Amino acid sequence: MMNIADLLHIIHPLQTNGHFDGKPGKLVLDSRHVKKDDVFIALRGTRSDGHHFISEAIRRGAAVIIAEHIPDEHSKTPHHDTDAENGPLYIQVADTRHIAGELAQAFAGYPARRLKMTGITGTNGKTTVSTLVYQVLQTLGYNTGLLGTVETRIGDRVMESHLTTPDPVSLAGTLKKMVSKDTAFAVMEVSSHALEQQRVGGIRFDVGAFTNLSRDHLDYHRDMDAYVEAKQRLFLSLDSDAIAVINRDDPSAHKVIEECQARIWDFGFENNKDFRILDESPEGMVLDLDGTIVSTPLAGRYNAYNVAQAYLICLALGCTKGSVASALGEARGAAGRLERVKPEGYDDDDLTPAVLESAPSVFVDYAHTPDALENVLQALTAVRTEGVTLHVVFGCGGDRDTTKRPEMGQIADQYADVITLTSDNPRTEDPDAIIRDIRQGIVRGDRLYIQPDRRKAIRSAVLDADTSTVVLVAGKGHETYQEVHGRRRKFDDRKVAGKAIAEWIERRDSKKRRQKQRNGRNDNESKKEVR
Ligand SMILES: CC(=O)N[C@H]1[C@@H](OP(=O)(O)OP(=O)(O)OC[C@H]2O[C@@H](n3ccc(=O)[nH]c3=O)[C@H](O)[C@@H]2O)O[C@H](CO)[C@@H](O)[C@@H]1O[C@H](C)C(=O)N[C@@H](C)C(=O)N[C@H](CCC(=O)O)C(=O)O
Ligand SMILES: Nc1ncnc2c1ncn2[C@@H]1O[C@H](COP(=O)(O)OP(=O)(O)OP(=O)(O)O)[C@@H](O)[C@H]1O
Ligand SMILES: N[C@H](CCC[C@H](N)C(=O)O)C(=O)O
Ligand SMILES: [Mg+2]
Repeated sequence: MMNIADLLHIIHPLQTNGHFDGKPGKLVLDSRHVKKDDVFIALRGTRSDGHHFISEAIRRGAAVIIAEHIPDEHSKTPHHDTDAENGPLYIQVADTRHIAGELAQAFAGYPARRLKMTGITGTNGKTTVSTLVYQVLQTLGYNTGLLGTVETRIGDRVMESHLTTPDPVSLAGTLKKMVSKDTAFAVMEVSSHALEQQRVGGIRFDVGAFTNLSRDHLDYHRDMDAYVEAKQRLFLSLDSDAIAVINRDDPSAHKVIEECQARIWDFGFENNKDFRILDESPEGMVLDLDGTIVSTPLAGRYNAYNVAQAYLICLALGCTKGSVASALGEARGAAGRLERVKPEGYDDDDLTPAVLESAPSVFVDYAHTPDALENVLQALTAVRTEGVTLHVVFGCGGDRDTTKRPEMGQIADQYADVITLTSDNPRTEDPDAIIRDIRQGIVRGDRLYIQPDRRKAIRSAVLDADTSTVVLVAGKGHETYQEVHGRRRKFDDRKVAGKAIAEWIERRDSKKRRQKQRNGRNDNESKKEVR
């Protein structure tokens, strides 16, 4: 348990005001969650400023306030209604975000020091790589924790995540639970928002990884330079005995590792040097990773990067080449990434190749950036056979980077035979206006459909398909909700598409039955005539 002396030792305050001689409770970032004797830390945010809620925190019983400036009404000492023994104690620091991570770790008993920590950053591929690493480590018998966009895993517990990288206090709490479950490794995604907001402050990563960088989140980061700098922060935080696993084929790689003290393990597939794709098909790829052969069930060139990076991360964590290569052969990666949709009501056992081939192929993927959409469409284009029609159904999220919308339109126009524009999560924006923005990037006039209702858009695309159509439903992947006009409701692309495929099969079968009946009747008629 922390006491005030420990707290002051970590913080190095500019000044303090008031006293609190008791035992501080929890560290809290949101005034609405403060309880008696808690420590409230005021953070400046994007919508509001924690400094405006200091009075509320005190009303709720905060014993210690950590802030960048002490509001006037609190700055003169006597705290009339509270005795001097009983706080609040004001602690002024230069940058509250800077110390929030360190303090959160300290309050939780420094859990990150007791785990081998891996942090993965980059625009695309974080969830895929972290899930692959998690799956390999678990297969090899190591108790592993996972934190990322889709889920948080602690021991046997699996929880849906709210953010890709949680706030420093929640993060420290999760790592503490991992330690209590005898976890050896923690694998986490580190988003650019998290790096900018110092959510991973106070954590010393053993392995840092950079997947790639492309346009996204320019609504939040000032420009691409600021976005790269946010990613760079992870590598600046690494010690000299840490390992940085870097995709050197990405043009931003050199900038990301500028001034990085860690050992650099870089890799790439360009120029077929150390890493090569030996074979690819819709069922997966065979890779040569510097002499080690890895067969992966994941398809698509970009997944060669993800698998190679997961492989190197596991080696950096101390696993052997052969064991990682064999575990990767079984690792299926994250849900909602190039996931083949099963018809509703069918079990895995029912899904014979014959059943799959006699219905349209429908994939759900989380591509919500131009680069991801281009990659996944290229992957599907590369593995399709002659005469196959590629139909993409997608939209763009509202209250997010608007510059990516026409770019995604242009990419769909280039690669897909048929396009249906629909809504992603419009959030508080007008769904039609978002679609108009995407439409700006599309020049074609035909084979373009517009249906803002995502359920209807998916159903029509599937029902219109034939067995030589590949339908890609992009943007929402694993998400189990849709946010329209500020309201969240349950929605799952895989369920909606699965239901539509079952309907497609039912329609085909009932057409066959009718045809059979008609043929039967015709046979009877002709028999009668012959008689
Ligand atoms: C833009 C952004 O990142 N916002 C996140 C951020 O909020 P903020 O710091 O801007 O908070 P704010 O609302 O301005 O409030 C400022 C401070 O006042 C405090 N406050 C506020 C109100 C009150 O009554 N009392 C009070 O004390 C707040 O607790 C906060 O400390 O910190 C909050 C707490 O951790 C997050 O919930 C919130 O995520 C919002 C919901 C969000 O949508 N974030 C997305 C954009 C995000 O972070 N995404 C990335 C992934 C992106 C990707 O790579 O794809 C992620 O890591 O998930
Ligand atoms: N290495 C990669 N390079 C480019 N695109 C990729 C790569 N890996 C995955 N993608 C594409 O990006 C999408 C998102 O992948 P993933 O969820 O692994 O990334 P992420 O970085 O975790 O994304 P987010 O920041 O939204 O959580 C995938 O559905 C796929 O379309
Ligand atoms: N972490 C990303 C996810 C985007 C997913 C997409 N479905 C959307 O809603 O835009 C974000 O919050 O920007
Ligand atoms: Mg992710």
